[in-house]
Amino acid sequence: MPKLVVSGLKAYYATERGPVRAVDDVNFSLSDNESLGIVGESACGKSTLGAALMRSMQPPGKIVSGSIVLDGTDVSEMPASEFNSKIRWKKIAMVFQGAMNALDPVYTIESQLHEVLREHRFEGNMEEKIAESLRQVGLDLSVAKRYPHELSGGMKQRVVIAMALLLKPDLLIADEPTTALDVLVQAQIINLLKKLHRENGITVILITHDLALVSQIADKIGIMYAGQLVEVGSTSDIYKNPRHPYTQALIAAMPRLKSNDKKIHFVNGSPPSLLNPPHGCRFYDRCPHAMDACKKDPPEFKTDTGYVRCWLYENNKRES
Ligand SMILES: Nc1ncnc2c1ncn2[C@@H]1O[C@H](COP(=O)(O)OP(=O)(O)OP(=O)(O)O)[C@@H](O)[C@H]1O
Repeated sequence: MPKLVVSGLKAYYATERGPVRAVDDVNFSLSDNESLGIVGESACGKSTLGAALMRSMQPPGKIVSGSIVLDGTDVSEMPASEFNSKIRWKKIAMVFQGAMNALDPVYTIESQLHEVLREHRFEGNMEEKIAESLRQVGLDLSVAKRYPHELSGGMKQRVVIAMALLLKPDLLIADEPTTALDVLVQAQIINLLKKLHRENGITVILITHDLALVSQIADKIGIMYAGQLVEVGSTSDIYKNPRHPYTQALIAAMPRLKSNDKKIHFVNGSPPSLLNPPHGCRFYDRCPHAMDACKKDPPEFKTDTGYVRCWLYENNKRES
């Protein structure tokens, strides 16, 4: 049984000018031992997708339709009280974007971790639990007695990861966990996520705009564009054989240290507004292969390891 199956997920923000379709028909599945990277440009809906999976969208945002099946149960339909007591933090946890800057400056790390445990009516030994979580993220126990301003960025990021792991979730969503950290510390945080995935068996969903970063940890990649996953596949398949013209452009835009091709490739233009996205393929205006068929919404066509949402692959079988 897959760990997570997301089908037809739509999550919109109601605004005076109409709904902002930030997540608009997203489909993917993950098995127990897989990690997934969600990659895309700013404002394509990555954080909204993460928050929707955690059912943590703030008004005016909400899940409009679709299902989120975790270990065989549709948690999108579950009453909020049941989701809070059984799923949130206990099965799915999230390190929100910028969470390390939201640590409370007036409390020690220990008391902030305590607070999380108290809030969730943790019944075991709190000191032991806190020590275990700090160890799990590679922090010295002395960190418990310190205040956030006494810690480096990398240490703060480890603290918020420890916080997310306190109640032993088996799915961890990390939203841009390395932004604002220097390159060396970024690598350490990615290694930590890799260790949590490989050694502790935690399913990791990493949300980032950085395709190069994701390749270091993810077994599977979902390329997000204007509220939709336009291509999903194994990391090696996406790198070796990117099919969607947007994926191809993203890969071409990655700096290549060893290549003789020193030209920088850009994806020209900008994504459509999510307020009133155009009918048909959302990449139409920027696509070098745009053709008449693209004026119709492309379905998901099967590939070796996933799917691609592009009419160029019309001869592939459709995802059912
Ligand atoms: N509270 C809100 N009300 C209205 N629109 C919103 C709200 N929050 C986000 N949006 C819109 O939803 C879309 C998706 O935003 P989201 O933050 O999910 O994108 P993202 O890919 O995570 O971007 P970034 O990488 O910059 O964080 C954007 O168009 C954004 O303006």
